[in-house]
Amino acid sequence: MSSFAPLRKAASNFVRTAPRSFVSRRSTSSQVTSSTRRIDQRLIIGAGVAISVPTYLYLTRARLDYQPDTVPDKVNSDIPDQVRSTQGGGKGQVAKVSSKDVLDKKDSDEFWVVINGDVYNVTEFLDEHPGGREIIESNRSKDVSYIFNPRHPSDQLNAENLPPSVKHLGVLEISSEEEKEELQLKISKSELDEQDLLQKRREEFDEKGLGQIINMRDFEKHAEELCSKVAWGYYASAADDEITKETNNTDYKKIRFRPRVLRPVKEVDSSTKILGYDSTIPLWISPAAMAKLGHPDGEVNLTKGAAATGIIQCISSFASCSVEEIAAARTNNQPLFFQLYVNSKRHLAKEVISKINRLGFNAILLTVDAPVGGKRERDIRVKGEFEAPKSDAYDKQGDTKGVAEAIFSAVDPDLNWKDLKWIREQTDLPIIIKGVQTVEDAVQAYKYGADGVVLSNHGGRQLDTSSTGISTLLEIRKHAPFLLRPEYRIPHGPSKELVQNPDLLVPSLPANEKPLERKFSIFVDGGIWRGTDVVKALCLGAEAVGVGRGFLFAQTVGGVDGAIHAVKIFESEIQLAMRLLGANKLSDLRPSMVDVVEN
Ligand SMILES: Cc1cc2nc3c(=O)[nH]c(=O)nc-3n(C[C@H](O)[C@H](O)[C@H](O)COP(=O)(O)O)c2cc1C
Repeated sequence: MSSFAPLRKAASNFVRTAPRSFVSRRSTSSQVTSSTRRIDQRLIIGAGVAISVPTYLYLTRARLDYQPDTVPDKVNSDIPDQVRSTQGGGKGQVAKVSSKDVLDKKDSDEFWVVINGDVYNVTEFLDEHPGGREIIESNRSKDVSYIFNPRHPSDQLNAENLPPSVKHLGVLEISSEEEKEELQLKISKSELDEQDLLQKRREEFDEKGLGQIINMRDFEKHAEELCSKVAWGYYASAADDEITKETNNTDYKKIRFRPRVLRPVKEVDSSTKILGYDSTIPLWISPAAMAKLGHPDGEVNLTKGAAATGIIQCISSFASCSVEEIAAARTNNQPLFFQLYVNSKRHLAKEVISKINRLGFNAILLTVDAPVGGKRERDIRVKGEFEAPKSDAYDKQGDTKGVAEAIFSAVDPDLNWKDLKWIREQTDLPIIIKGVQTVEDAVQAYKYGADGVVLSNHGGRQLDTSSTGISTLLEIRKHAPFLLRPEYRIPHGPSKELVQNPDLLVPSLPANEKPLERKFSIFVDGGIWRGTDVVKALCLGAEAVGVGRGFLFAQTVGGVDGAIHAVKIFESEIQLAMRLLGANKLSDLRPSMVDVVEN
């Protein structure tokens, strides 16, 4: 059944007005009621902003189909002062701003833009815009909803989230067809063609639905076909020659199972606790920015998918949905982790952490492998005027930069181990250091009081040819096994004890091994595409693993249903691997069940 099937009927309402590629992609959560025009805008997502491509077509298919419900007879071209100072998207006392006024500003000192039917003066915001001032300058006096919506939380323009430097002037009132057309962004022919193609592929995909996806690589394949080049460039890219990205997965192939046979395996349980929170499988959704580039509902798809399947999602500091939207979408007691980048301006970092505390997040993953952004060439090649989402975690000065540069420009490149103390003072939540790539830094994390580490290289997006999460786990096993839980400190491969007593599945706990003084969790991410990868990491001592791209692709292809389908795939593969290995529960998994093949 198509994941979008229930939405088809609703979507058909938009066929005439929505851009072609996303017509059938109605949000699973949206109501087709009062906010029809806004929903229409939300469908416009994922395509690149190839405005600089020479062959222009005016986009006439309803990018601007959001005229206010009641259009007054008279155009108010004189915007009163009190309206100019109005902040936020609240429409209680709505002022009208004529399209003529917006267009006239093109030749003035002021920079005005239209977003989803509202007019904003962004003159004072230009230098604060995280994606740089250029993108605003080059689209002044235009309706920029098409660029804005896929890259910003949908509550970004609410009064409480609007930066003081952005002035909400009122609701756009279009005076004539000519002015309406003049406000529209020019979209390149190649982009419109891409939208047509995506629409066609979407319809073909929906014919068969999610049933055609039987493993996580199927999601990857279909996501590439169903999302724009810009989205794909951002999601798939990795640093330099993408060697680490590739090795992230191939390193799992060097680990071979040592299955035990003739064990009763009818019953199998893949559930666990991660940092004390229940999870149906030992796997979380790794934090990944910009989920809305792939699907209009973005990270919220994953929140709902995680709730429906009982797994944990970690939210990126650069998520395209706001933490408030995500917190509002969570079910009662649904655990959520937050991934933190620390802003060089500590007062901003402090605000973010206190919001995370206030919203009831359950753990913080402090990402440390990205003091600066890696060189991601696929992304650079296709991005056009791509910009980073607004986030409290950073505020950037300067001109338009690449995605990585824009995103990382406010991450403190001087953050160091001593700063952990400061972060600890801001929160009682567990702090997990994400992006540890050596045994030395794993030891350091323990020494400096972290509650655990994610052995990760950021999906190969940072330092190319750096080691993989799973190989760092092997390093820890060799050089600092005391960091592992005692039962995982034994060597992998055949165990002397089991050879002597083959009736046993699991070796006994070594008598002289003591747990660490305080709990320290080791997680791994990068290149996990199969249940077998998960089981291998657990056999070697990881408590759980993270999956980044897999879930971005799943929500791109199928929204909430895609996320649920992905968890089901992992669950069945993990349980199958456990059964074939002779293990009924995760705590049965041991280093003796795998061996590592050198070369
Ligand atoms: C498109 C994309 C965006 C990402 N954004 C973030 C981020 O904002 N913060 C972070 O700590 N890691 C981020 N990551 C890294 C993931 O959290 C995770 O470490 C990585 O994706 C795991 O590798 P995998 O994609 O092979 O599963 C991102 C990864 C991707 C692919």
